[in-house]
Amino acid sequence: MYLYSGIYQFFAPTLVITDPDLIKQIAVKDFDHFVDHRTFASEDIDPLWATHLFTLIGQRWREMRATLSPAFTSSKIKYMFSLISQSGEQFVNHFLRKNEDLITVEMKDTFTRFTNDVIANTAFGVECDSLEEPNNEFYLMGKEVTNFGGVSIALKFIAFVTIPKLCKILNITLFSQKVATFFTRVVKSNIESREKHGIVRPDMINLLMEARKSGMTHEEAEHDAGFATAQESELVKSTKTRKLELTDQDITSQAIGFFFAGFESVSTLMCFMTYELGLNPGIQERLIQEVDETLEACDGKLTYEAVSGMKYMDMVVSEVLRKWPNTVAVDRVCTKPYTIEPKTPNEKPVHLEKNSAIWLPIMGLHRDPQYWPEPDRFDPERFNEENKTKINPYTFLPFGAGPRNCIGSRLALLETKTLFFYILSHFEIVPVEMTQIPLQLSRKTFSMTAEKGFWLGFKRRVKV
Ligand code: HEM
Repeated sequence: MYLYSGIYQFFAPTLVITDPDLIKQIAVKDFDHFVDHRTFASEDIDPLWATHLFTLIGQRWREMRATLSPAFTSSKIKYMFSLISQSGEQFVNHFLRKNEDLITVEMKDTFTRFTNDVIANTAFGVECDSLEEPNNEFYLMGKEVTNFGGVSIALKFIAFVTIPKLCKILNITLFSQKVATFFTRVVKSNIESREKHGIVRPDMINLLMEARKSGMTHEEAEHDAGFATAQESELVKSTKTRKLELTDQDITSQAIGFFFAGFESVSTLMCFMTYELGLNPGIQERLIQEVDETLEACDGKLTYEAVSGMKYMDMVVSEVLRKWPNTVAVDRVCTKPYTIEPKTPNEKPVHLEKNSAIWLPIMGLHRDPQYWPEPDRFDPERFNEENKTKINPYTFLPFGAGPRNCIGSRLALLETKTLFFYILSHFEIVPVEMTQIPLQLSRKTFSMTAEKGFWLGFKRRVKV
């Protein structure tokens, strides 16, 4: 029997699918019927929001995804490693300069500054140090783009869904005019100065400019073995004849989209990772040992290959993403009528009309004891070589599923592993007086975060 249930999102009936086989059917096998996310705002209401990859629909999404995918393969992410590593060193140096043995830190604010600097550097070609210059313009604008903590974004999402026509009449956009103008100006001047001076930098603007010049073709993508899924590779091949013209606005919109998708999510992952390491000293000790061995093996200078080869680090990050998937659920919209055929004679078929909404409940699956025994226990061994092979991939979906999965997953993992490598080379993470134990999730914010903040300590390691 298939497992699913129904809920209402305001007036929209929504099918919540909890069955891994059915998730695979919808997200992968019959993806053609479920290509889109629910749209919140059309292009005429908010062009910058409506034209980035997450919100594009149908054929335009296919073409944009095929155009952008080559920029996110392993070989291209490797290209950005030097920029990420530079931000990681900058982060740790900030705390090393403090000359204190134990530094109490609110991790959410701190990691948000780090992810800001990485996205500014890798997506916009702008170098900033938001720990040393807390009020730099880029950070303030980024906060405004992703101000999930405030009610205004949540209210705007609700308004877009329930009263789209009124939003258009009142000219309500998700991104304020100030934010739109700022990012448009940054990208435009960046492109102009690179074209004028022939500047090449290992970042996303460069990759998008290459995609536009067709310097990077879809044929090149075919030869790159690093696709997240075979379906994604197929999608790129099937779209390769339709080359997309990227305008400056497209590039700006994608860059803002990466900011929006990557700034908050990665810092959230880092916060939960700090919390779990602080509360599980045995696991942290083993990770520190791997960090020290890796540092020695690469003669004190971290490389992309070294960080990617850290097996225990990978197990720890995977377990954080399982226990605390920051995207609690993802949606799909039925784009062509579809029937879920019964698995057994006692079941009835389910007919889905065009535009029916579907939810894939990631958090529910990740905490389901039938797939993850003792789901509230933090145990990276679930992802060791032996156990990993037994995991049903449709019960572990931190980055979604199928061709519409997260395009930035490799970048997110690389950022996290690199930063924790640098932190643990110098510090141990410890609970402090203000650490909330057990952690309670906030009910006030749109994104998943701790009720009382993520207060933990960086304790300087005594090296023998
Ligand atoms: C820990 C960090 C991250 C998590 C947990 C995460 C999670 C997700 C999830 C669950 C989705 C929806 C997938 C689906 O519908 O099946 C998604 C989509 C997306 N993510 Fe991420 N993400 C992260 C980091 C990033 C970063 C760093 C970037 C960009 C640089 C990024 C860019 C995107 C984009 C553009 C999409 C839309 C893809 C499409 O519709 O084709 N994400 N992400």
